[in-house]
Amino acid sequence: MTTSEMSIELQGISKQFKGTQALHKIHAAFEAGSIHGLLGRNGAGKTTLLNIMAGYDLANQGSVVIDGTVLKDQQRLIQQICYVRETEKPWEEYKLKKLLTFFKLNTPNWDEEYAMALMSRYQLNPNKKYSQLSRGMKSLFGAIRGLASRSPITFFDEPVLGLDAAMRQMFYDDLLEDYTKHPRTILISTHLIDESEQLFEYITFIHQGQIMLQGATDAILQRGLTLSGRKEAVERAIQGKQVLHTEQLGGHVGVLLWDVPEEEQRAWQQSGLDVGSASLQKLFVHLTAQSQHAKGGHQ
Ligand SMILES: Nc1ncnc2c1ncn2[C@@H]1O[C@H](COP(=O)(O)OP(=O)(O)OP(=O)(O)O)[C@@H](O)[C@H]1O
Repeated sequence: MTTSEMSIELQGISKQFKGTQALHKIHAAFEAGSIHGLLGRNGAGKTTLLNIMAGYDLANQGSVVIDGTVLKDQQRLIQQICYVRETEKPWEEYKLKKLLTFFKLNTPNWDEEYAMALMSRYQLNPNKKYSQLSRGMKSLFGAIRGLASRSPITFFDEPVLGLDAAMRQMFYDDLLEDYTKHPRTILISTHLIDESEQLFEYITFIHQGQIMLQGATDAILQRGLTLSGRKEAVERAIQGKQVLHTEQLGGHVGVLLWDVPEEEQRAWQQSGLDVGSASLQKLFVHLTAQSQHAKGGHQ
């Protein structure tokens, strides 16, 4: 591990707002030098968690531990974190060039040349005020700050809001290229699960203020599968299995399953049933829906 990579551990983080338990005893670990996805539905607690992890807000209980040191009040550690939020109210009245100068003066690893290259690549006018930017332009400006900061820890909260498909892809490409050259710990919260599946080495699903699932993306994808075929045969096969979702079309049925041993999957294939892989998006949607019905979790 290099000094530009830092691990993060969450030890029993809880946060209450008046009448709302936003986070409930969150335990999670984010490996150093990896890109992590933080996925959750609206109101799941992603922004609240990122605010606490970045030192912008305090938890009511629990600790954020960075490379073995509790974050609280540790200015030295907080400076290692770049937190890119959806929008920044305090920036509204400043021109982008002024903000870039501010970042340069206050960010230890700031790469000025790279920041300027991204400004022209994303066609942002440095003489414009932040308040004059469109939703998508604000996201791009945030992306520039997050990338050019080269901070050992970088959090992006919904970094592609308002970006069209081509611009989103440009951001993902730039992020991957820069991360490959300058490995660091990156955590991204997003709703766009399927298209960022390629980006994340690890995924954390947060649901109703709790961690529902955390692990390597490949390992999570391997736990889900689809099975389809004639109704009677599928129904016989899935007895006792964890079924996340069922779709019926005439005499055929397609199901989404979780945690089926490989030998059973092979036996199903040999008997003529169709076994396929499940997308992260589908798994996410149906795991959260199921967890809503039967609170418990899938860790
Ligand atoms: N300042 C606050 N005061 C009161 N409740 C809050 C505050 N901030 C967040 N909450 C509540 O905490 C819960 C989690 O909100 P949070 O913004 O963290 O979710 P999120 O996963 O980021 O949602 P989204 O994807 O919609 O942005 C929600 O119920 C929200 O209403």
